[in-house]
Amino acid sequence: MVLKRIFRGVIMGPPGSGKGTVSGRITQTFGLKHLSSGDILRANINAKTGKRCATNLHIKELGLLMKSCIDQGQLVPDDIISRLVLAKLRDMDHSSWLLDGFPRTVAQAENLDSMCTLDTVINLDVPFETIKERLTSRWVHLPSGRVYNTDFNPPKIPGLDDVTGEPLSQRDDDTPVTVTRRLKAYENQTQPVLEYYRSKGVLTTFTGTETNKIWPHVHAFLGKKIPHPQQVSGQV
Ligand SMILES: Nc1nc2c(ncn2[C@@H]2O[C@H](COP(=O)(O)OP(=O)(O)O)[C@@H](O)[C@H]2O)c(=O)[nH]1
Ligand SMILES: Nc1ncnc2c1ncn2[C@@H]1O[C@H](COP(=O)(O)OP(=O)(O)O)[C@@H](O)[C@H]1O
Repeated sequence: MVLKRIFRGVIMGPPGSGKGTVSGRITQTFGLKHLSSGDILRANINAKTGKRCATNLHIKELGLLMKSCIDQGQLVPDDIISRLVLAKLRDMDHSSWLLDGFPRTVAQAENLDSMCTLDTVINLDVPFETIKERLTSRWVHLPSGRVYNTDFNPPKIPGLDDVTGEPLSQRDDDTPVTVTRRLKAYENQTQPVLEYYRSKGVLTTFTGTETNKIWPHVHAFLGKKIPHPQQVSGQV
């Protein structure tokens, strides 16, 4: 029997740097599970249940709090996002995974450290000017998190998801004003996380303006870290 090796990775980068796009390619190529903190938050906001959650706030109230942070281009409080993400990771204890969008603060990175040891942190270093144009032409399929772009990777049928045929939408926070705020939050709160991981020796940075040029380097890098996709446990 082949002993499966568990792989733990994080992908970082400013909003719009291509984390979701590259994550899709990584998970398809290497068979890892993908967990996006933004997708988790949006799913929670859409959950219209009346249950009470761990923070003792009504889920609807919590949803409104998270939505207001996101719409203002601010980060959701560390304790809320950490509870949500770490709970999901606990359910994936026996799987290899790639975490996208978390951690975004040093406090979150410390919370993540308390539950696992990371194999690698991939940092997508894409200039802010490049990003601004991309986000205003981003279209998403909310239930799956699939991402499109009117220029870069348009859907086969305009306005519809390739897999389900369901309508695509634009995110409320992908407006020029909110994108500027998100980039500021990235500079102030998330860039220190890069230093945190650099000092631990797990950070690798990929610089560029086009995902198709960055991807072969990420692919080659992970190919060395994860020698054979079948040896990685991506399924529960
Ligand atoms: N023009 C262009 N758009 C891209 C490129 N890579 C990704 N995108 C698009 O840019 C937007 C942001 O990418 P996404 O993967 O969602 O970034 P994230 O916010 O870091 O997860 C999406 O609409 C992507 O389809 C690229 O190389 N060129
Ligand atoms: N780890 C996190 N900590 C705090 N807020 C988060 C985190 N992840 C996502 N968010 C919130 O969700 C928003 C959208 O995140 P995400 O979908 O990852 O988009 P992007 O990378 O394109 O900014 C963020 O601007 C922030 O408000």
